[in-house]
Amino acid sequence: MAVFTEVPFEDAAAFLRRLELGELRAMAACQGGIENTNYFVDTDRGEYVLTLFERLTSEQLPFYLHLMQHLASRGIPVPRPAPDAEGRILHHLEGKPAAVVGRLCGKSELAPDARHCGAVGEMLARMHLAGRDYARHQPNLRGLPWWKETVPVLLPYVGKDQRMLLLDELAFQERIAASPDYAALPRGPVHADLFRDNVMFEGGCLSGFLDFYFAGCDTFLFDIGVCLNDWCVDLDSGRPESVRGAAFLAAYESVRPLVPEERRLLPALERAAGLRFWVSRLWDCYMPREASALKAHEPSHFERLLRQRLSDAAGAGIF
Ligand SMILES: Nc1ncnc2c1ncn2[C@@H]1O[C@H](COP(=O)(O)OP(=O)(O)O)[C@@H](O)[C@H]1O
Ligand SMILES: N[C@@H](CCOP(=O)(O)O)C(=O)O
Repeated sequence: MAVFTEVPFEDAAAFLRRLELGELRAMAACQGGIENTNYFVDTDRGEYVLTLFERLTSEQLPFYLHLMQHLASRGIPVPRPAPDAEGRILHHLEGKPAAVVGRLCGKSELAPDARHCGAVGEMLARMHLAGRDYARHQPNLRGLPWWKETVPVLLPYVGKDQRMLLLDELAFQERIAASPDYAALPRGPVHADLFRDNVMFEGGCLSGFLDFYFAGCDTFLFDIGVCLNDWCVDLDSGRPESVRGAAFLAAYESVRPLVPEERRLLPALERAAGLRFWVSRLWDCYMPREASALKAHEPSHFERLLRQRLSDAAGAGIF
């Protein structure tokens, strides 16, 4: 679990009362998560998640919270933020920006099969379509500009082979981002972190997407790359699992078929998604923050995955 900011029971109780969510009965730190302070809070009115935002600012947060509200109102199963009497959904607690959202039922599926991957693909496409008329705009804050800023900070900490891979891949992604195919990619609000631990299943059915705090406006193909890299690979080797990958893509395309530019750039955007999480994991590893109990994610997994994607591309004669 990650608790960066301890919230006393009485403070949480008063806060929930102010939001008219009832009397606090129980409160427990959420397991998992590395970005924010999260507590499960149960009241006599329902079950909620209280989040204190540790990195994101009050200027950035309305984009995520209103996106969740927008998607929930269009039938996408995402946590709905609780408003105060004036309708505000961004609050403050213990000096930090805070929100309370509904608790989704179910649990994450950490060993997914093709059916789980199909369910995620289909719902991801529905979410992309539902987000198209979302009026707010914020870039993916973990996109190319962040990689360009962060890679040089990491170079002194890593070995020679890793330095070369980081720099080569960054240069490759800059060329891709400047290409006409990239300019033609469909885009809109994307989740950008839809890993196995951010999707809930109940009774074998998908019950929700959570953790929208890396969302941003980007190409839909980047979101697809993030999912393929996590849901449809063998986590030990980083090797793609073709049955799961095909199930994910077929289900996605049953809702929103890919355009030709997306088909051409899929391998490049899988690499982009691999680079993004390799960089952020290295960054978390070498520039850690205080937390009462923090489980850092393993960076070498994404180095392995990226090398695997490169050797697949070389074998297939692409890029
Ligand atoms: N709305 C929610 N409903 C149910 N479980 C949740 C909800 N929000 C968070 N969780 C649980 O807490 C864990 C950590 O939350 P997460 O948002 O991933 O944290 P972080 O933003 O710090 O990475 C999730 O994996 C999930 O098990
Ligand atoms: N999914 C990312 C890190 C973000 O953590 P999350 O718990 O919010 O998904 C990774 O695996 O590196």
